[in-house]
Amino acid sequence: MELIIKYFPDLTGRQKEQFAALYDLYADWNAKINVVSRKDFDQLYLRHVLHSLAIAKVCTFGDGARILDVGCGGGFPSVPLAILFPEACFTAADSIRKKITVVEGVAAGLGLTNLTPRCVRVETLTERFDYVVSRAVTAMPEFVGWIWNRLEKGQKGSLPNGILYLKGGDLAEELALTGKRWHVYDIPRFFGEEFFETKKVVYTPR
Ligand SMILES: C[S@@+](CC[C@H](N)C(=O)[O-])C[C@H]1O[C@@H](n2cnc3c(N)ncnc32)[C@H](O)[C@@H]1O
Repeated sequence: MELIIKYFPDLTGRQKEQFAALYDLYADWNAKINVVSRKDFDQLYLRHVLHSLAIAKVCTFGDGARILDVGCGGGFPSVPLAILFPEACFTAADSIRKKITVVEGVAAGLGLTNLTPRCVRVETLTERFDYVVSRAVTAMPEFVGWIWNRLEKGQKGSLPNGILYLKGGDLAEELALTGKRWHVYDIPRFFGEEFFETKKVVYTPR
């Protein structure tokens, strides 16, 4: 929790309470339905919450911006981002019902009214979004194919509408196969080397 305050010193009292409440909520839900690996659960704030919030160091989301989290699993990156941007509207989509049950439980426990969990395969969505965020779902060419036509052109945040994806490792070749131009941001720039050494946020505008 101190890590979140260190890198996001302007949190409101409510946001601090919500971030603090995350740990027990995930601990309770994870005991019933395993969505966060038990071996790194004690690193929840570092590996999941702060990692998700790297997206906020690249792009801030404006009031009313519609953001889709593709393959949210237990709610990463959308749950931490929805706490940080209470005026933006998040849809957390996953095709596995039990994962969405956890996101529903955590969102209700936090009083997170700007996040809508949906059990759906994202390829079947028909509405449009201003941004897509995601982590660890599939290879980039396939990912872009799933959601490119769901993105609205325009600008509803500090960067033009587009995709923000959390990636690890060497990705130049994989990104080139998408046929899009990507901006790559090293996460250690924001949070130092610890754990994040090879991790990046990749962004392409619509
Ligand atoms: C490795 S998990 C990552 C979960 C979360 N993003 C995280 O980083 O903790 C990948 C998730 O993507 C979901 N997923 C894969 N393909 C999907 C699709 N076509 N539509 C919706 N969800 C999908 C899976 O059910 C799984 O929960």
